[in-house]
Amino acid sequence: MKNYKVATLTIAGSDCSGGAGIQADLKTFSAIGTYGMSVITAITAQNTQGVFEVEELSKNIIKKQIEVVFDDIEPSAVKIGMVSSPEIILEIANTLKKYDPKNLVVDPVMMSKSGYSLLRPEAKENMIKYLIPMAYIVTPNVPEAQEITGMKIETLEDMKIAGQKILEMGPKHVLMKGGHLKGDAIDVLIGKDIFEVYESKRLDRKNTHGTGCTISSSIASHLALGYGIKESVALSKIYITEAIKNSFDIGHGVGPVHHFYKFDKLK
Ligand SMILES: Nc1ncnc2c1ncn2[C@@H]1O[C@H](COP(=O)(O)OP(=O)(O)O)[C@@H](O)[C@H]1O
Ligand SMILES: Cc1ncc(COP(=O)(O)O)c(N)n1
Repeated sequence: MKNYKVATLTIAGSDCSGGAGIQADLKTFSAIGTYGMSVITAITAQNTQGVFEVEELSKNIIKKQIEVVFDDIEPSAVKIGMVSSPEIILEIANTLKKYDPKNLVVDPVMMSKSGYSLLRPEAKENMIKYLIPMAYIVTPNVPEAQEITGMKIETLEDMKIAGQKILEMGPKHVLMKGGHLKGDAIDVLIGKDIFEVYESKRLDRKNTHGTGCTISSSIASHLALGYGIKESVALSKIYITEAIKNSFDIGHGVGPVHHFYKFDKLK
């Protein structure tokens, strides 16, 4: 059900190697079939091997980008990724509030796969105070959920408890992603009267650069296209699984997932 007239917006950092951040988000929006727009919060110098440098953009240019997008093209879903500093988070929250954005997906990005911190430690508080409560859905991985809740997460049961704790912080839904735990790749969706488990076999692939960015952008695209929350997550779980299965063995480190694998199949 592609509809390139349905607009989606990502507010995130740039990854010059194209596997994560803004670049992954725009590829995903296009692959799922929505019209993608981007507000850049920071520029990272990174590749498959690591993050080497980060420059945050000013609060003013971030605010202005959001305003000119919303004043002209109202997005049907907004995804937030890397937001790095307390000031940037506050500016984004205050600016978005004016527009009451539909289908806000907050991916609380904290660390790159290579172990580089993309969120300053002092910014965690504002993420919890301002961004998480505004979200239609929050999509933490296990280390992020541990940081947000302060609890250790080792089992599926822990994921459920942590998910419930995050739900109590105010978002409408929480998708706890279990890719960092041992065993199969199990994600849990929690909401008021919603409890769904999405399970897939763990794929033995090293190239998982951008998985978090990709699944959250896929959820945003599906919500924008009018799918319900359970279906949006179910379809996105299939999408990310196939994107990992068909990931690219390029670069010398953790390579990117294949956002357009579906198009290969059409050839
Ligand atoms: N090796 C894997 N095989 C299959 N699915 C995976 C694998 N690693 C991660 N996933 C899935 O990819 C998505 C993102 O996972 P996760 O690694 O938990 O988050 P992040 O990319 O934010 O660190 C989730 O749906 C997770 O279940
Ligand atoms: C700019 C930017 N944003 C986010 C990530 C996280 O990527 P991943 O999806 O691999 O956790 C990243 N590496 N770079």
